[in-house]
Amino acid sequence: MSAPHFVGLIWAQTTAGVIGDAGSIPWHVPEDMAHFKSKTAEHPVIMGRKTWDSLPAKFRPLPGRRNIVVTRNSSWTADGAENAPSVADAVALVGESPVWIMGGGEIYRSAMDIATHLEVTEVDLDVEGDTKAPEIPDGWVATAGEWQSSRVDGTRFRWVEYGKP
Ligand SMILES: Nc1nc(N)c2c(n1)CN(C(=O)COc1ccccc1N1CCC(C(=O)O)CC1)C2
Repeated sequence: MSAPHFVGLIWAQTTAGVIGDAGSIPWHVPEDMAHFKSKTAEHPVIMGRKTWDSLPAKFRPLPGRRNIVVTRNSSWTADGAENAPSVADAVALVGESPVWIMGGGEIYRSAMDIATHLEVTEVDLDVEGDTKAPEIPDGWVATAGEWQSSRVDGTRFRWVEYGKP
């Protein structure tokens, strides 16, 4: 199997870089969930065990996608999910491209070196959180979309895509 040449990290963050608090996402922007779903649809998703646990049970596994959960607990199992001991092992399980890495914080940091694409939703909110987006190293080039307003409560958000030239 060839290694996937498109390894995308996908996350939503506040402008200050908060991605989560106490195991969940402290906002509700349905347009972002739709964005996440459309970007990842039909492709394998890799996530950490805490992110798996953070998904409401009715959404586990994420439908229509191969779900690979990174956990050091080799006896961990869940219906509809495969497990791997590291991000590298999870990516090695996947021969195709793209593969989407969907968190959480620790997983993003360990995947940054092999990522080829960052798909970031910036939500214009100033909320506290215990989990932060990974630092984006030098060399990545951002392309920011226009600010949009959520139909739910007007919260502003935008897509920011990062590539490596
Ligand atoms: N930009 C970006 N990156 C990320 N990594 C993520 C997002 N946004 C949004 N996320 C979540 O809210 C995590 O998921 C959920 C959490 C609570 C309720 C439903 C969900 N699900 C949303 C996706 C649905 C699907 O895709 O089928 C299944 C239900 C992860």
